[in-house]
Amino acid sequence: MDRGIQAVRPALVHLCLFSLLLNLLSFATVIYTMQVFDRVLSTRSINTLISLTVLLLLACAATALLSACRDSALRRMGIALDREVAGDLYDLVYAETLETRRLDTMHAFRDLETVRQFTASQAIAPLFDLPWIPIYVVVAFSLHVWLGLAMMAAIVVVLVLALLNEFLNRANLDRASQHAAQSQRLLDTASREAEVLHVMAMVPGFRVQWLAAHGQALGWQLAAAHLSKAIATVLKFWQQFTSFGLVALSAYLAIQGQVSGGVMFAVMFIGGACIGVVQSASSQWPVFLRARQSYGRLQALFRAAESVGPRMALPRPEGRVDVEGLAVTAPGTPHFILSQVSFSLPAGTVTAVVGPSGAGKSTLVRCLIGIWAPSLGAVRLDGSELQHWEADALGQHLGYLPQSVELLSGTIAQNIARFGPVDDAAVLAAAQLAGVHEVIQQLPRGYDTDVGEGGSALSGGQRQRIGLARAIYGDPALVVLDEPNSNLDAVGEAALAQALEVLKGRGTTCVLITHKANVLTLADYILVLKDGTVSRFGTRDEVLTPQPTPSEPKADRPAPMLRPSLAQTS
Ligand SMILES: Nc1ncnc2c1ncn2[C@@H]1O[C@H](COP(=O)(O)OP(=O)(O)OP(=O)(O)O)[C@@H](O)[C@H]1O
Repeated sequence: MDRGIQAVRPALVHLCLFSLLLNLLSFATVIYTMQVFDRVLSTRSINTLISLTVLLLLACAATALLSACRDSALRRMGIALDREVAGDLYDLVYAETLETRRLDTMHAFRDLETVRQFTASQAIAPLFDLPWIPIYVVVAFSLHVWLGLAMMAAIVVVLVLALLNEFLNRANLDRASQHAAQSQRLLDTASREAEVLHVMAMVPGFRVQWLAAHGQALGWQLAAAHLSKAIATVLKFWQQFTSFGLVALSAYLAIQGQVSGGVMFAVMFIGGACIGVVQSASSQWPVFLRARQSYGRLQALFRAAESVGPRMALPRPEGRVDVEGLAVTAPGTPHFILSQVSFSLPAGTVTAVVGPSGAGKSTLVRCLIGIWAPSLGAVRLDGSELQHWEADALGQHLGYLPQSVELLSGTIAQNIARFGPVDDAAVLAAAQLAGVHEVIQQLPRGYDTDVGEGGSALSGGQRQRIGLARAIYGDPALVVLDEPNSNLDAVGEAALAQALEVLKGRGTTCVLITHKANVLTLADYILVLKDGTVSRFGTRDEVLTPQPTPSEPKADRPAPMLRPSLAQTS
Protein backbone atom coordinates (compact mmCIF):
# COMPACT_ATOMS: atom_id res chain seq x y z
CA MET A 1 0.00 0.00 0.00
CA ASP A 2 2.92 2.27 0.78
CA ARG A 3 4.19 1.53 -2.73
CA GLY A 4 0.80 2.68 -4.03
CA ILE A 5 1.08 5.95 -2.12
CA GLN A 6 4.62 6.42 -3.40
CA ALA A 7 3.35 5.88 -6.93
CA VAL A 8 0.72 8.61 -6.54
CA ARG A 9 2.97 11.01 -4.62
CA PRO A 10 4.03 13.00 -7.74
CA ALA A 11 0.36 13.35 -8.71
CA LEU A 12 -0.47 14.52 -5.14
CA VAL A 13 2.24 17.18 -5.33
CA HIS A 14 0.87 18.35 -8.68
CA LEU A 15 -2.60 18.43 -7.19
CA CYS A 16 -1.49 20.64 -4.28
CA LEU A 17 0.30 22.95 -6.70
CA PHE A 18 -2.70 23.24 -9.02
CA SER A 19 -5.02 23.89 -6.07
CA LEU A 20 -2.71 26.61 -4.77
CA LEU A 21 -2.57 28.35 -8.16
CA LEU A 22 -6.31 27.97 -8.79
CA ASN A 23 -7.16 29.52 -5.44
CA LEU A 24 -4.72 32.36 -6.01
CA LEU A 25 -6.27 32.97 -9.41
CA SER A 26 -9.75 33.04 -7.90
CA PHE A 27 -8.75 36.34 -6.27
CA ALA A 28 -8.25 37.83 -9.75
CA THR A 29 -11.99 38.47 -10.15
CA VAL A 30 -12.16 40.13 -6.74
CA ILE A 31 -9.21 42.37 -7.44
CA TYR A 32 -10.54 43.20 -10.93
CA THR A 33 -13.97 44.17 -9.59
CA MET A 34 -12.54 46.28 -6.80
CA GLN A 35 -10.11 48.02 -9.17
CA VAL A 36 -12.79 48.74 -11.77
CA PHE A 37 -15.20 50.06 -9.17
CA ASP A 38 -12.76 52.02 -7.06
CA ARG A 39 -10.13 53.13 -9.59
CA VAL A 40 -11.50 53.01 -13.16
CA LEU A 41 -14.83 54.63 -12.34
CA SER A 42 -13.21 57.37 -10.28
CA THR A 43 -10.38 58.11 -12.80
CA ARG A 44 -12.50 57.30 -15.94
CA SER A 45 -9.33 55.71 -17.44
CA ILE A 46 -10.20 53.50 -20.42
CA ASN A 47 -6.56 52.31 -20.68
CA THR A 48 -6.63 51.04 -17.10
CA LEU A 49 -9.93 49.28 -17.82
CA ILE A 50 -8.48 47.58 -20.93
CA SER A 51 -5.30 46.53 -19.09
CA LEU A 52 -7.25 45.15 -16.17
CA THR A 53 -9.64 43.29 -18.49
CA VAL A 54 -6.77 41.73 -20.47
CA LEU A 55 -5.15 40.61 -17.21
CA LEU A 56 -8.44 39.11 -16.05
CA LEU A 57 -8.83 37.28 -19.38
CA LEU A 58 -5.34 35.79 -18.97
CA ALA A 59 -6.20 34.77 -15.42
CA CYS A 60 -9.42 33.09 -16.64
CA ALA A 61 -7.52 31.21 -19.38
CA ALA A 62 -4.92 30.07 -16.83
CA THR A 63 -7.72 28.93 -14.51
CA ALA A 64 -9.31 26.81 -17.27
CA LEU A 65 -5.93 25.30 -18.17
CA LEU A 66 -5.02 24.52 -14.58
CA SER A 67 -8.46 22.97 -13.92
CA ALA A 68 -7.99 20.65 -16.89
CA CYS A 69 -4.49 19.73 -15.64
CA ARG A 70 -5.82 19.09 -12.15
CA ASP A 71 -8.57 16.78 -13.49
CA SER A 72 -6.03 14.88 -15.55
CA ALA A 73 -3.71 14.53 -12.50
CA LEU A 74 -6.66 13.17 -10.52
CA ARG A 75 -7.49 10.56 -13.15
CA ARG A 76 -3.86 9.44 -13.41
CA MET A 77 -3.56 9.25 -9.65
CA GLY A 78 -6.42 6.74 -9.29
CA ILE A 79 -5.12 4.52 -12.08
CA ALA A 80 -1.51 4.66 -10.79
CA LEU A 81 -2.64 3.59 -7.32
CA ASP A 82 -4.73 0.73 -8.68
CA ARG A 83 -1.95 -0.52 -10.98
CA GLU A 84 0.57 -0.51 -8.18
CA VAL A 85 -1.45 -2.50 -5.64
CA ALA A 86 -4.00 -4.60 -7.60
CA GLY A 87 -1.66 -7.56 -8.25
CA ASP A 88 -0.47 -7.82 -4.63
CA LEU A 89 -4.02 -7.40 -3.40
CA TYR A 90 -5.17 -10.29 -5.58
CA ASP A 91 -2.61 -12.58 -3.88
CA LEU A 92 -3.57 -11.34 -0.44
CA VAL A 93 -7.30 -11.75 -0.96
CA TYR A 94 -6.79 -15.21 -2.32
CA ALA A 95 -4.69 -16.22 0.71
CA GLU A 96 -7.23 -14.66 3.08
CA THR A 97 -10.11 -16.54 1.42
CA LEU A 98 -8.32 -19.81 2.04
CA GLU A 99 -7.30 -18.95 5.57
CA THR A 100 -10.56 -17.53 6.86
CA ARG A 101 -12.70 -19.89 4.74
CA ARG A 102 -14.90 -16.91 3.97
CA LEU A 103 -16.04 -16.08 0.49
CA ASP A 104 -16.76 -12.42 1.22
CA THR A 105 -13.10 -11.39 1.15
CA MET A 106 -13.76 -9.63 -2.14
CA HIS A 107 -14.53 -6.62 0.08
CA ALA A 108 -10.81 -5.82 -0.31
CA PHE A 109 -11.40 -5.13 -4.02
CA ARG A 110 -14.41 -2.99 -3.16
CA ASP A 111 -12.09 -1.08 -0.81
CA LEU A 112 -9.56 -0.60 -3.60
CA GLU A 113 -12.36 0.52 -5.92
CA THR A 114 -13.56 3.02 -3.29
CA VAL A 115 -10.06 4.45 -2.84
CA ARG A 116 -9.43 4.56 -6.60
CA GLN A 117 -12.77 6.21 -7.34
CA PHE A 118 -12.17 8.73 -4.60
CA THR A 119 -8.69 9.65 -5.82
CA ALA A 120 -9.77 9.73 -9.44
CA SER A 121 -12.97 11.69 -8.82
CA GLN A 122 -13.70 15.34 -8.23
CA ALA A 123 -14.44 14.46 -4.60
CA ILE A 124 -10.83 14.90 -3.56
CA ALA A 125 -10.35 18.35 -5.13
CA PRO A 126 -12.41 20.38 -2.57
CA LEU A 127 -10.31 18.85 0.22
CA PHE A 128 -7.25 20.51 -1.29
CA ASP A 129 -9.14 23.82 -1.28
CA LEU A 130 -10.01 23.55 2.43
CA PRO A 131 -6.75 25.18 3.68
CA TRP A 132 -7.85 28.32 1.78
CA ILE A 133 -10.91 28.90 3.95
CA PRO A 134 -8.93 30.63 6.74
CA ILE A 135 -7.37 32.84 4.07
CA TYR A 136 -10.81 33.85 2.76
CA VAL A 137 -11.89 34.61 6.33
CA VAL A 138 -8.75 36.66 6.98
CA VAL A 139 -9.38 38.63 3.77
CA ALA A 140 -12.96 39.27 4.91
CA PHE A 141 -11.70 40.43 8.33
CA SER A 142 -9.15 42.67 6.61
CA LEU A 143 -11.99 44.34 4.73
CA HIS A 144 -14.03 44.85 7.92
CA VAL A 145 -14.41 42.98 11.19
CA TRP A 146 -18.19 42.65 10.72
CA LEU A 147 -17.68 41.06 7.32
CA GLY A 148 -15.23 38.56 8.82
CA LEU A 149 -17.65 37.64 11.59
CA ALA A 150 -20.55 37.29 9.13
CA MET A 151 -18.42 35.02 6.96
CA MET A 152 -17.56 32.81 9.92
CA ALA A 153 -21.22 32.56 10.94
CA ALA A 154 -22.13 31.54 7.38
CA ILE A 155 -19.46 28.81 7.40
CA VAL A 156 -20.68 27.42 10.73
CA VAL A 157 -24.26 27.13 9.42
CA VAL A 158 -23.07 25.22 6.32
CA LEU A 159 -21.02 22.84 8.47
CA VAL A 160 -23.96 22.21 10.84
CA LEU A 161 -26.26 21.42 7.90
CA ALA A 162 -23.69 19.07 6.36
CA LEU A 163 -23.19 17.24 9.66
CA LEU A 164 -26.96 16.99 10.10
CA ASN A 165 -27.22 15.43 6.64
CA GLU A 166 -24.49 12.89 7.44
CA PHE A 167 -25.89 12.08 10.89
CA LEU A 168 -29.54 11.70 9.86
CA ASN A 169 -28.81 9.84 6.65
CA ARG A 170 -26.22 7.34 7.85
CA ALA A 171 -28.79 4.82 9.09
CA ASN A 172 -30.84 5.16 5.86
CA LEU A 173 -27.80 4.56 3.68
CA ASP A 174 -26.60 1.62 5.79
CA ARG A 175 -29.99 -0.07 5.53
CA ALA A 176 -30.15 0.65 1.79
CA SER A 177 -26.76 -0.98 1.19
CA GLN A 178 -27.61 -4.00 3.37
CA HIS A 179 -30.79 -4.66 1.40
CA ALA A 180 -29.01 -4.01 -1.91
CA ALA A 181 -26.35 -6.58 -0.97
CA GLN A 182 -29.04 -9.10 -0.03
CA SER A 183 -30.87 -8.49 -3.30
CA GLN A 184 -27.59 -9.00 -5.20
CA ARG A 185 -26.92 -12.27 -3.36
CA LEU A 186 -30.41 -13.51 -4.27
CA LEU A 187 -29.83 -12.57 -7.91
CA ASP A 188 -26.50 -14.42 -7.93
CA THR A 189 -28.12 -17.52 -6.45
CA ALA A 190 -30.99 -17.31 -8.94
CA SER A 191 -28.63 -17.20 -11.91
CA ARG A 192 -26.45 -19.99 -10.50
CA GLU A 193 -29.36 -22.26 -9.63
CA ALA A 194 -31.63 -21.26 -12.54
CA GLU A 195 -32.27 -24.86 -13.59
CA VAL A 196 -33.27 -26.04 -10.12
CA LEU A 197 -35.51 -23.02 -9.56
CA HIS A 198 -37.19 -23.52 -12.93
CA VAL A 199 -37.74 -27.29 -12.73
CA MET A 200 -39.14 -27.28 -9.21
CA ALA A 201 -41.34 -24.19 -9.68
CA MET A 202 -39.32 -22.24 -7.13
CA VAL A 203 -39.10 -19.12 -9.31
CA PRO A 204 -42.25 -17.33 -7.98
CA GLY A 205 -41.25 -17.81 -4.32
CA PHE A 206 -37.69 -16.70 -5.01
CA ARG A 207 -38.96 -13.73 -7.02
CA VAL A 208 -41.06 -12.57 -4.05
CA GLN A 209 -37.98 -12.71 -1.82
CA TRP A 210 -35.87 -10.78 -4.30
CA LEU A 211 -38.58 -8.16 -4.89
CA ALA A 212 -38.89 -7.64 -1.13
CA ALA A 213 -35.12 -7.08 -0.69
CA HIS A 214 -34.95 -4.93 -3.84
CA GLY A 215 -37.97 -2.88 -2.73
CA GLN A 216 -36.46 -2.30 0.72
CA ALA A 217 -33.18 -1.14 -0.83
CA LEU A 218 -35.04 1.28 -3.11
CA GLY A 219 -37.18 2.53 -0.21
CA TRP A 220 -34.22 3.37 2.01
CA GLN A 221 -32.36 4.91 -0.95
CA LEU A 222 -35.38 7.11 -1.63
CA ALA A 223 -35.61 8.17 2.03
CA ALA A 224 -31.91 9.06 2.00
CA ALA A 225 -32.27 10.97 -1.28
CA HIS A 226 -35.31 12.94 0.02
CA LEU A 227 -33.46 13.99 3.15
CA SER A 228 -30.29 14.89 1.26
CA LYS A 229 -32.26 16.89 -1.27
CA ALA A 230 -34.12 18.79 1.47
CA ILE A 231 -30.86 19.72 3.19
CA ALA A 232 -29.24 20.57 -0.17
CA THR A 233 -32.13 22.95 -0.90
CA VAL A 234 -31.63 24.68 2.45
CA LEU A 235 -27.88 24.85 1.72
CA LYS A 236 -28.47 26.40 -1.69
CA PHE A 237 -30.76 29.01 -0.19
CA TRP A 238 -28.16 29.70 2.49
CA GLN A 239 -25.35 30.09 -0.06
CA GLN A 240 -27.39 32.66 -2.01
CA PHE A 241 -28.49 34.39 1.15
CA THR A 242 -24.85 34.57 2.35
CA SER A 243 -23.67 36.22 -0.87
CA PHE A 244 -26.39 38.83 -0.83
CA GLY A 245 -26.35 39.18 2.94
CA LEU A 246 -22.66 40.03 2.78
CA VAL A 247 -23.37 42.57 0.01
CA ALA A 248 -26.11 44.13 2.11
CA LEU A 249 -23.81 44.30 5.12
CA SER A 250 -20.96 45.84 3.09
CA ALA A 251 -23.41 48.31 1.49
CA TYR A 252 -24.52 49.32 4.97
CA LEU A 253 -20.85 49.70 5.99
CA ALA A 254 -20.17 51.69 2.79
CA ILE A 255 -23.10 54.03 3.62
CA GLN A 256 -21.54 54.47 7.05
CA GLY A 257 -18.28 55.30 5.23
CA GLN A 258 -16.44 52.39 6.84
CA VAL A 259 -15.57 50.57 3.57
CA SER A 260 -15.24 51.55 -0.08
CA GLY A 261 -17.92 50.71 -2.66
CA GLY A 262 -15.74 48.05 -4.34
CA VAL A 263 -15.76 46.01 -1.14
CA MET A 264 -19.41 45.16 -1.87
CA PHE A 265 -18.43 43.26 -5.00
CA ALA A 266 -15.26 41.80 -3.50
CA VAL A 267 -17.11 40.40 -0.54
CA MET A 268 -19.77 38.92 -2.78
CA PHE A 269 -17.12 36.89 -4.64
CA ILE A 270 -15.14 35.93 -1.56
CA GLY A 271 -18.29 34.86 0.30
CA GLY A 272 -19.55 32.84 -2.66
CA ALA A 273 -16.17 31.14 -3.20
CA CYS A 274 -15.65 30.41 0.49
CA ILE A 275 -19.13 28.96 1.08
CA GLY A 276 -18.80 26.99 -2.19
CA VAL A 277 -15.58 25.35 -0.94
CA VAL A 278 -17.05 24.59 2.50
CA GLN A 279 -20.21 23.20 0.94
CA SER A 280 -18.50 20.95 -1.59
CA ALA A 281 -15.86 19.82 0.92
CA SER A 282 -18.51 18.97 3.51
CA SER A 283 -20.69 17.21 0.93
CA GLN A 284 -17.64 15.14 -0.05
CA TRP A 285 -16.64 14.54 3.59
CA PRO A 286 -18.58 11.21 3.91
CA VAL A 287 -16.96 10.06 0.65
CA PHE A 288 -13.58 11.00 2.09
CA LEU A 289 -14.33 9.14 5.35
CA ARG A 290 -15.40 6.02 3.44
CA ALA A 291 -12.24 6.18 1.32
CA ARG A 292 -10.13 6.64 4.45
CA GLN A 293 -11.78 3.61 6.10
CA SER A 294 -11.18 1.55 2.97
CA TYR A 295 -7.59 2.73 2.82
CA GLY A 296 -7.10 1.80 6.50
CA ARG A 297 -8.49 -1.70 5.92
CA LEU A 298 -6.25 -2.21 2.88
CA GLN A 299 -3.23 -1.00 4.80
CA ALA A 300 -4.00 -3.39 7.67
CA LEU A 301 -4.29 -6.25 5.18
CA PHE A 302 -0.92 -5.42 3.61
CA ARG A 303 0.75 -4.94 7.01
CA ALA A 304 -0.52 -8.34 8.21
CA ALA A 305 0.90 -9.96 5.08
CA GLU A 306 4.25 -8.20 5.57
CA SER A 307 4.46 -9.54 9.14
CA VAL A 308 4.37 -13.11 7.78
CA GLY A 309 7.51 -12.44 5.74
CA PRO A 310 9.04 -14.61 3.04
CA ARG A 311 9.34 -18.35 3.68
CA MET A 312 12.38 -20.52 3.14
CA ALA A 313 12.59 -22.59 -0.01
CA LEU A 314 12.31 -26.29 0.87
CA PRO A 315 13.54 -29.21 -1.27
CA ARG A 316 11.13 -31.36 -3.27
CA PRO A 317 9.37 -33.66 -0.77
CA GLU A 318 9.29 -37.43 -1.07
CA GLY A 319 5.71 -37.52 0.16
CA ARG A 320 5.81 -38.67 3.80
CA VAL A 321 2.78 -37.32 5.66
CA ASP A 322 2.61 -36.91 9.45
CA VAL A 323 -0.55 -35.70 11.15
CA GLU A 324 -0.04 -34.86 14.83
CA GLY A 325 -2.93 -34.13 17.22
CA LEU A 326 -4.85 -32.33 14.48
CA ALA A 327 -7.97 -30.37 15.47
CA VAL A 328 -9.94 -28.06 13.17
CA THR A 329 -12.86 -25.76 13.96
CA ALA A 330 -15.78 -24.86 11.77
CA PRO A 331 -15.50 -21.32 10.36
CA GLY A 332 -16.60 -18.69 12.84
CA THR A 333 -17.57 -21.24 15.49
CA PRO A 334 -15.75 -22.91 18.36
CA HIS A 335 -17.13 -26.27 17.16
CA PHE A 336 -14.42 -28.79 16.26
CA ILE A 337 -14.98 -30.73 13.04
CA LEU A 338 -11.85 -32.83 13.67
CA SER A 339 -10.09 -33.50 16.95
CA GLN A 340 -7.12 -35.55 18.11
CA VAL A 341 -6.35 -36.90 14.67
CA SER A 342 -2.88 -38.44 14.44
CA PHE A 343 -1.39 -40.83 11.89
CA SER A 344 1.60 -41.18 9.58
CA LEU A 345 1.72 -42.22 5.93
CA PRO A 346 5.00 -43.38 4.38
CA ALA A 347 5.88 -41.98 0.96
CA GLY A 348 4.56 -43.93 -2.01
CA THR A 349 1.58 -45.50 -0.26
CA VAL A 350 -2.14 -45.38 -1.05
CA THR A 351 -4.48 -44.60 1.84
CA ALA A 352 -8.27 -44.77 1.72
CA VAL A 353 -10.20 -42.50 4.08
CA VAL A 354 -13.64 -43.89 4.84
CA GLY A 355 -16.42 -43.09 7.25
CA PRO A 356 -20.05 -42.00 7.41
CA SER A 357 -21.30 -38.76 5.84
CA GLY A 358 -20.29 -35.72 7.88
CA ALA A 359 -17.50 -37.62 9.68
CA GLY A 360 -14.95 -35.00 8.57
CA LYS A 361 -13.27 -36.78 5.64
CA SER A 362 -13.26 -33.78 3.28
CA THR A 363 -12.12 -31.57 6.14
CA LEU A 364 -9.21 -33.91 6.80
CA VAL A 365 -8.04 -33.90 3.20
CA ARG A 366 -8.34 -30.12 3.06
CA CYS A 367 -5.96 -30.03 6.03
CA LEU A 368 -3.62 -32.53 4.36
CA ILE A 369 -3.04 -30.17 1.46
CA GLY A 370 -2.99 -26.96 3.49
CA ILE A 371 -6.30 -25.46 2.33
CA TRP A 372 -7.39 -25.27 5.96
CA ALA A 373 -4.86 -24.56 8.69
CA PRO A 374 -5.02 -26.68 11.85
CA SER A 375 -6.53 -25.03 14.92
CA LEU A 376 -4.39 -27.38 17.01
CA GLY A 377 -1.67 -29.84 16.09
CA ALA A 378 0.23 -30.04 12.84
CA VAL A 379 0.22 -31.56 9.37
CA ARG A 380 3.71 -32.22 8.05
CA LEU A 381 5.00 -33.11 4.61
CA ASP A 382 8.45 -34.71 4.84
CA GLY A 383 8.68 -33.33 8.39
CA SER A 384 7.92 -29.67 7.48
CA GLU A 385 4.62 -28.14 8.58
CA LEU A 386 2.55 -27.20 5.54
CA GLN A 387 2.32 -23.60 6.76
CA HIS A 388 6.12 -23.37 6.51
CA TRP A 389 6.01 -23.87 2.75
CA GLU A 390 5.67 -21.09 0.24
CA ALA A 391 2.15 -21.63 -1.14
CA ASP A 392 3.18 -21.67 -4.83
CA ALA A 393 6.14 -23.97 -4.19
CA LEU A 394 3.97 -26.34 -2.18
CA GLY A 395 1.28 -26.38 -4.87
CA GLN A 396 3.75 -27.86 -7.37
CA HIS A 397 4.20 -30.87 -5.11
CA LEU A 398 0.49 -31.42 -4.49
CA GLY A 399 -2.39 -32.74 -6.53
CA TYR A 400 -5.99 -32.32 -5.41
CA LEU A 401 -9.26 -33.51 -6.85
CA PRO A 402 -12.11 -31.92 -4.89
CA GLN A 403 -15.48 -33.57 -4.36
CA SER A 404 -17.21 -31.22 -6.77
CA VAL A 405 -14.79 -30.68 -9.62
CA GLU A 406 -14.74 -27.07 -10.82
CA LEU A 407 -12.81 -26.62 -14.04
CA LEU A 408 -11.89 -23.06 -14.90
CA SER A 409 -12.92 -21.29 -18.10
CA GLY A 410 -10.29 -22.14 -20.66
CA THR A 411 -9.16 -25.11 -22.73
CA ILE A 412 -8.75 -28.66 -21.46
CA ALA A 413 -4.98 -28.39 -21.94
CA GLN A 414 -4.87 -25.18 -19.88
CA ASN A 415 -6.90 -26.83 -17.12
CA ILE A 416 -4.70 -29.91 -16.98
CA ALA A 417 -1.59 -27.70 -17.00
CA ARG A 418 -3.09 -25.77 -14.05
CA PHE A 419 -3.13 -22.55 -16.11
CA GLY A 420 0.66 -22.39 -16.12
CA PRO A 421 2.76 -22.65 -19.31
CA VAL A 422 1.27 -25.62 -21.19
CA ASP A 423 3.87 -28.39 -21.42
CA ASP A 424 2.30 -30.55 -24.16
CA ALA A 425 4.20 -33.71 -23.25
CA ALA A 426 3.33 -33.37 -19.54
CA VAL A 427 -0.34 -32.65 -20.34
CA LEU A 428 -0.49 -35.71 -22.57
CA ALA A 429 1.25 -37.89 -19.96
CA ALA A 430 -1.17 -36.74 -17.21
CA ALA A 431 -4.21 -37.31 -19.44
CA GLN A 432 -2.97 -40.78 -20.43
CA LEU A 433 -2.27 -41.69 -16.81
CA ALA A 434 -5.75 -40.52 -15.80
CA GLY A 435 -7.14 -42.60 -18.68
CA VAL A 436 -8.87 -39.59 -20.22
CA HIS A 437 -6.74 -39.14 -23.36
CA GLU A 438 -9.19 -41.05 -25.60
CA VAL A 439 -12.15 -39.22 -24.10
CA ILE A 440 -10.51 -35.85 -24.83
CA GLN A 441 -9.73 -36.88 -28.40
CA GLN A 442 -13.43 -37.51 -29.00
CA LEU A 443 -14.23 -33.87 -28.13
CA PRO A 444 -14.68 -31.40 -31.05
CA ARG A 445 -11.35 -29.62 -30.55
CA GLY A 446 -9.50 -32.24 -28.51
CA TYR A 447 -7.22 -30.69 -25.92
CA ASP A 448 -8.14 -27.22 -27.23
CA THR A 449 -11.82 -27.69 -26.39
CA ASP A 450 -13.15 -24.85 -24.25
CA VAL A 451 -14.60 -26.36 -21.08
CA GLY A 452 -17.09 -23.50 -20.62
CA GLU A 453 -17.91 -21.71 -17.37
CA GLY A 454 -16.85 -24.03 -14.53
CA GLY A 455 -16.56 -26.92 -17.00
CA SER A 456 -20.25 -26.76 -17.90
CA ALA A 457 -19.54 -27.96 -21.47
CA LEU A 458 -18.47 -31.36 -20.12
CA SER A 459 -20.27 -34.22 -18.38
CA GLY A 460 -19.74 -34.93 -14.67
CA GLY A 461 -17.60 -37.98 -15.44
CA GLN A 462 -15.49 -36.08 -18.01
CA ARG A 463 -14.93 -33.26 -15.54
CA GLN A 464 -13.87 -35.72 -12.86
CA ARG A 465 -11.39 -37.48 -15.11
CA ILE A 466 -9.91 -34.23 -16.40
CA GLY A 467 -9.75 -33.10 -12.77
CA LEU A 468 -7.76 -36.26 -12.01
CA ALA A 469 -5.36 -35.49 -14.86
CA ARG A 470 -4.95 -31.97 -13.45
CA ALA A 471 -4.25 -33.42 -9.99
CA ILE A 472 -1.48 -35.70 -11.23
CA TYR A 473 0.00 -33.20 -13.73
CA GLY A 474 3.67 -32.41 -13.04
CA ASP A 475 4.30 -35.55 -11.00
CA PRO A 476 3.36 -34.22 -7.53
CA ALA A 477 4.64 -35.93 -4.36
CA LEU A 478 1.23 -36.07 -2.66
CA VAL A 479 -2.07 -36.59 -4.47
CA VAL A 480 -5.32 -36.16 -2.55
CA LEU A 481 -8.55 -37.30 -4.20
CA ASP A 482 -11.95 -36.55 -2.63
CA GLU A 483 -14.34 -39.22 -3.91
CA PRO A 484 -12.58 -39.52 -7.29
CA ASN A 485 -14.97 -42.22 -8.51
CA SER A 486 -18.31 -40.65 -7.54
CA ASN A 487 -19.17 -39.89 -11.20
CA LEU A 488 -17.20 -42.65 -12.92
CA ASP A 489 -18.51 -45.56 -14.94
CA ALA A 490 -16.80 -48.98 -14.96
CA VAL A 491 -14.24 -47.82 -17.58
CA GLY A 492 -13.44 -44.70 -15.53
CA GLU A 493 -13.06 -46.73 -12.35
CA ALA A 494 -10.66 -49.12 -14.08
CA ALA A 495 -8.63 -46.14 -15.35
CA LEU A 496 -8.54 -44.70 -11.83
CA ALA A 497 -7.31 -48.00 -10.37
CA GLN A 498 -4.59 -48.19 -13.01
CA ALA A 499 -3.55 -44.58 -12.35
CA LEU A 500 -3.24 -45.29 -8.64
CA GLU A 501 -1.05 -48.33 -9.34
CA VAL A 502 1.25 -46.26 -11.57
CA LEU A 503 1.43 -43.39 -9.06
CA LYS A 504 2.25 -45.82 -6.29
CA GLY A 505 4.98 -47.35 -8.46
CA ARG A 506 6.46 -43.88 -8.95
CA GLY A 507 6.57 -43.26 -5.20
CA THR A 508 3.67 -40.78 -5.13
CA THR A 509 1.71 -40.75 -1.87
CA CYS A 510 -2.02 -40.99 -2.57
CA VAL A 511 -4.88 -40.30 -0.17
CA LEU A 512 -8.41 -40.84 -1.40
CA ILE A 513 -11.82 -40.58 0.15
CA THR A 514 -14.26 -43.20 -0.96
CA HIS A 515 -17.63 -44.68 -0.15
CA LYS A 516 -17.07 -47.63 -2.50
CA ALA A 517 -15.75 -50.89 -1.08
CA ASN A 518 -14.02 -51.97 -4.33
CA VAL A 519 -11.54 -49.07 -4.08
CA LEU A 520 -10.31 -50.40 -0.74
CA THR A 521 -8.52 -53.22 -2.55
CA LEU A 522 -6.13 -50.56 -3.96
CA ALA A 523 -5.26 -49.18 -0.55
CA ASP A 524 -2.19 -49.95 1.57
CA TYR A 525 -3.73 -48.21 4.55
CA ILE A 526 -7.27 -47.50 5.60
CA LEU A 527 -8.28 -44.68 7.91
CA VAL A 528 -11.80 -44.80 9.35
CA LEU A 529 -13.14 -41.48 10.55
CA LYS A 530 -16.14 -41.17 12.83
CA ASP A 531 -17.51 -38.00 14.39
CA GLY A 532 -14.32 -36.12 13.58
CA THR A 533 -11.92 -38.56 15.23
CA VAL A 534 -9.99 -41.59 13.99
CA SER A 535 -12.04 -44.68 14.66
CA ARG A 536 -9.53 -47.06 13.09
CA PHE A 537 -6.26 -46.80 11.22
CA GLY A 538 -3.85 -49.42 9.99
CA THR A 539 -2.88 -51.51 7.02
CA ARG A 540 -5.75 -52.65 4.80
CA ASP A 541 -5.71 -56.18 6.21
CA GLU A 542 -5.63 -54.96 9.80
CA VAL A 543 -8.57 -52.65 9.36
CA LEU A 544 -10.61 -55.04 7.25
CA THR A 545 -10.11 -57.86 9.75
CA PRO A 546 -13.19 -57.87 11.98
CA GLN A 547 -12.46 -56.41 15.43
CA PRO A 548 -12.73 -58.81 18.36
CA THR A 549 -15.98 -58.57 20.27
CA PRO A 550 -15.69 -57.34 23.91
CA SER A 551 -15.96 -60.95 25.19
CA GLU A 552 -13.01 -62.10 23.05
CA PRO A 553 -9.43 -61.44 24.35
CA LYS A 554 -7.97 -58.21 22.83
CA ALA A 555 -5.16 -58.52 20.30
CA ASP A 556 -2.03 -57.15 21.93
CA ARG A 557 -0.65 -55.70 18.69
CA PRO A 558 -0.70 -51.99 17.76
CA ALA A 559 -0.91 -51.00 14.11
CA PRO A 560 2.58 -50.22 12.79
CA MET A 561 1.94 -46.56 11.95
CA LEU A 562 -0.32 -45.84 14.90
CA ARG A 563 0.69 -42.95 17.15
CA PRO A 564 0.02 -42.88 20.92
CA SER A 565 -2.90 -40.43 20.68
CA LEU A 566 -4.42 -42.49 17.91
CA ALA A 567 -4.11 -45.66 19.95
CA GLN A 568 -6.53 -44.10 22.43
CA THR A 569 -9.13 -43.33 19.78
CA SER A 570 -8.98 -46.52 17.76
N1 LIG B 1 -17.32 -24.59 5.71
C1 LIG B 1 -17.93 -25.20 6.73
N2 LIG B 1 -18.54 -24.47 7.70
C2 LIG B 1 -19.13 -25.06 8.76
N3 LIG B 1 -19.18 -26.40 8.92
C3 LIG B 1 -18.60 -27.15 7.99
C4 LIG B 1 -17.94 -26.61 6.85
N4 LIG B 1 -17.46 -27.62 6.11
C5 LIG B 1 -17.81 -28.75 6.75
N5 LIG B 1 -18.48 -28.46 7.87
C6 LIG B 1 -19.04 -29.42 8.81
O1 LIG B 1 -18.04 -30.36 9.14
C7 LIG B 1 -18.58 -31.65 9.22
C8 LIG B 1 -17.76 -32.59 8.35
O2 LIG B 1 -17.89 -32.20 6.99
P1 LIG B 1 -17.07 -32.93 5.85
O3 LIG B 1 -17.47 -32.33 4.55
O4 LIG B 1 -15.65 -32.92 6.19
O5 LIG B 1 -17.66 -34.41 5.99
P2 LIG B 1 -17.45 -35.66 5.07
O6 LIG B 1 -17.07 -36.78 5.96
O7 LIG B 1 -16.52 -35.36 3.95
O8 LIG B 1 -18.91 -35.88 4.52
P3 LIG B 1 -19.38 -36.47 3.09
O9 LIG B 1 -18.97 -37.89 3.02
O10 LIG B 1 -20.85 -36.30 3.13
O11 LIG B 1 -18.73 -35.62 2.04
C9 LIG B 1 -20.04 -31.56 8.81
O12 LIG B 1 -20.83 -31.60 9.97
C10 LIG B 1 -20.16 -30.21 8.15
O13 LIG B 1 -21.40 -29.63 8.46
